[in-house]
Amino acid sequence: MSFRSAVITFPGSNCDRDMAVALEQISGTAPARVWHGDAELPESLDFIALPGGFSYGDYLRSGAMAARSPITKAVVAAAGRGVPVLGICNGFQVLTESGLLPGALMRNASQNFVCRDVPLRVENNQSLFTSGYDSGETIHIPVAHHDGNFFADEDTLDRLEGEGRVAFRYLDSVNGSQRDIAGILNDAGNVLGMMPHPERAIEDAHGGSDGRALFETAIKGLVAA
Ligand SMILES: NC(=O)CC[C@H](N)C(=O)O
Repeated sequence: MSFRSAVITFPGSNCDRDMAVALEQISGTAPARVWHGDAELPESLDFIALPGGFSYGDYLRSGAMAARSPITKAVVAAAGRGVPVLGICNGFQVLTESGLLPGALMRNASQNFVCRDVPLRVENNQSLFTSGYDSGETIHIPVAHHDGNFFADEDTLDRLEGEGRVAFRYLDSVNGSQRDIAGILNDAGNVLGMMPHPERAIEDAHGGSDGRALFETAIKGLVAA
């Protein structure tokens, strides 16, 4: 049973290869590599990944220009059809900038780039991406960003919490995010954006493998579907 995924590369992406390795290692099938200037995605995709990095050098605002790339229109349309989309770090920034997820990722409260393993609590283990974890489980995943400070107005935060759309929460104060939000889902549950990098924690050689279950369960769920 083949799993058809795609990793989008923008000028300045730097985690696209790690994402492709994670998807290939865990699904057994290499993802299509798609350039930001392409107007169309490959057909019949099961999964789209927006990787981390510094698309367009984070010019204007992180993710703002990538959100206006030709391929992002196709990603927004695919997400609307229910195709699962995972945005990691800069990918999360592209998701908020393109309107697929609410809120914004602002400069870290410390004004510093933060690069370290962080403990996260799994808040919602009912989604396609998180059902491999226990609810309330603590996992350790690396972060590496300067714009990870999640902001949304109080109504939006209450709605995200009330609808179980906070997927992961920081257990220590990493970047000043409101309510320590590290990752959120869209209302349909097929789009997940998160600042920590699960693709950098899929085998012991990475120093931890807590990110692996995210890919394993998403891939298993999609191949079985
Ligand atoms: N690793 C990343 O994706 C970095 C994301 C982003 N450009 C930032 O530093 O905030």
